[in-house]
Amino acid sequence: MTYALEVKGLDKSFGSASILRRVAFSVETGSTTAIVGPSGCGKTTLLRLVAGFERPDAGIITLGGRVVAGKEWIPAHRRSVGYVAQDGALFPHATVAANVGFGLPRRARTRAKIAELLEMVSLDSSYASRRPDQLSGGQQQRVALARALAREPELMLLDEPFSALDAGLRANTRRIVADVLAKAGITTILVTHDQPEALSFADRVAVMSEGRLAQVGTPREIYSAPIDVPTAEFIGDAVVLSAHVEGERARCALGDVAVTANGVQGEARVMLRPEQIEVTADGAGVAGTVVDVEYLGSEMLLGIRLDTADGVVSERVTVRRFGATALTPGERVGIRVLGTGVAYGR
Ligand SMILES: Nc1ncnc2c1ncn2[C@@H]1O[C@H](COP(=O)(O)OP(=O)(O)OP(=O)(O)O)[C@@H](O)[C@H]1O
Repeated sequence: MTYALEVKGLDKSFGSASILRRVAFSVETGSTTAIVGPSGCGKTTLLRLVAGFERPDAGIITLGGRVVAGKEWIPAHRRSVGYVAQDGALFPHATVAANVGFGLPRRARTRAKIAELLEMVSLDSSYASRRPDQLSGGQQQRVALARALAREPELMLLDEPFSALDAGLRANTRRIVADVLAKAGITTILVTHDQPEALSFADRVAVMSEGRLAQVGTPREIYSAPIDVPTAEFIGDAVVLSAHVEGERARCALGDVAVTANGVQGEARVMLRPEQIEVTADGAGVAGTVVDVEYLGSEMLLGIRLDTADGVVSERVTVRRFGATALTPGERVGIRVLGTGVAYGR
């Protein structure tokens, strides 16, 4: 297995504040990894250590088999790493051509090369003479990417590059960027606090929490088998119920539910995603009352208070419902569980 990046035992503090603690992970060559976590958990710090803008207090960073931090220290300009920041950080008074050309050796700064780089990020070469403030936010981010691509990096680091863009532009720019990087075969790490963005952009997702990596896995693993309840709740909507687990079954307010127990038995909690809970057409299943309805256009989020069954506490669950007829608070419904939940200790 060849790794574009290997990080081991990485520690970083600023003053007395410990920001990263024993961070370790590997990134396969040619892959796309998203690092996701709440604001302030240390994502940007990790990226800046990999880029070489900061030195770690302890630990080893290896890029393409070469140690760049540890026994050796290789500064940012001698690492084959591209970096695109949240605001693009373009030079405001320079033209697009000058901004992109900054990433090229002087003799390679030809009009043809700049046009080729702009074309890679789906920008017409006629933009070359504009200044950044004459471009939209999405276009500015694509120029920043072109500038980073000019250096032909082995590893591209994207630090929330889409977060300043509005929803439509954001999805479109994300698709263009993902496409460019995949075509160029560049190993990419994206930092984001947007969970759907992490799940859709990357083939591996690393969830960060308070300076540690809580879990690294495929988007599907992270969503359907999160390591603990906080990770489950961070990465998507989660319904978490008290349960009693025996074998691979959990008895909870939603009845007898199949679970992945992971060795958890007895008093426990069970986690389901809202789309695993279905309102039945004929009222069959566990009975409950709709308590609130959040209308979101193509879907509705229903809050349902379940009837109390013997020995089971009454609980409220959130159910996602697509394009079906509206339900209103007070209506009685039957609900059932689809698929398998995940059990966690108390
Ligand atoms: N140069 C610095 N000096 C002192 N503290 C810093 C420095 N850089 C970052 N920090 C602190 O480290 C913590 C982690 O910051 P970091 O930017 O890595 O988080 P993040 O997960 O990227 O957050 P966000 O999603 O909000 O960008 C924050 O509390 C921040 O204030």
